[in-house]
Amino acid sequence: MITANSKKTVMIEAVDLCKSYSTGSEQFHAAKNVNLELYKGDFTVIMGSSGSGKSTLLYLLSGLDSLSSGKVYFKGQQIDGYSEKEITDFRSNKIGYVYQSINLIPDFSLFENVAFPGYVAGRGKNEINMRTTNLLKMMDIELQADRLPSQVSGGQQQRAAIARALINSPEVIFADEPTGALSQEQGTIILDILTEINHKAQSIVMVTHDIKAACRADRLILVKDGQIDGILELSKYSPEDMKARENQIFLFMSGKG
Ligand SMILES: Nc1ncnc2c1ncn2[C@@H]1O[C@H](COP(=O)(O)OP(=O)(O)OP(=O)(O)O)[C@@H](O)[C@H]1O
Repeated sequence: MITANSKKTVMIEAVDLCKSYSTGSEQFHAAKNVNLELYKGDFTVIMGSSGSGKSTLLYLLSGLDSLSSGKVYFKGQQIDGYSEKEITDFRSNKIGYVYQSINLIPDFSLFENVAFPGYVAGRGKNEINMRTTNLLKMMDIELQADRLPSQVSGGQQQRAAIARALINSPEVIFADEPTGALSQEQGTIILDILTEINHKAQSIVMVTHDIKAACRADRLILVKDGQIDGILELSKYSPEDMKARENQIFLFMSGKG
């Protein structure tokens, strides 16, 4: 189950990444000198206890938040120095984001929600319609295409959010607790979708605190007090391995105390 990284292509590199907040007279360090490489095609999972800095790290690696110091490279290009326009282009074309809170536009139908970032990225109407239709089919929500988010289940909303994240064929999907607000059944459907697109070469970086969700990883990064506490390399997920993976992750985390 253990694999080597020697043949993998680095997609994102963090160098001495720091993020601090002023809390009164003190500085709180949510990310402390993080050095990390993320690889193309991986399903990377970031785990750690509440407040350990998982979301902070995700936001810094995806260019959604500013660093206090350090550098982030995306395919060798330093993104923390990007201008406003460059970072907007980067967010719109290179990455897709899926949130625990789903964040669909309430007055837009599922179709319009999925299509919208296509317009922001400057694609043509026909291409956007074709992409949106295909993604809604892939997510098995084409029958709900004309409904508002409030008229479908949480799991269907999250499937629309994944479709929206995929509309501009991003190089990497960042997902922050994407199953956190869903029932176990709906959560499993979302994890199955993420696993399926990862097996088709989509790079994914997902934050979770749930070991079952973490089993989908082929690389698990454990965060503690804003630092990397350990990295576990796994094989690609297959359902038959579930129990063995759960044990392996449990042992890895217990070993970290
Ligand atoms: N704007 C802020 N100001 C001050 N401290 C903050 C701010 N945002 C986050 N923090 C602190 O940084 C630390 C890391 O937060 P972060 O949200 O990254 O943790 P997390 O591991 O994702 O937590 P959870 O699992 O509970 O979502 C926490 O202690 C949090 O309180």
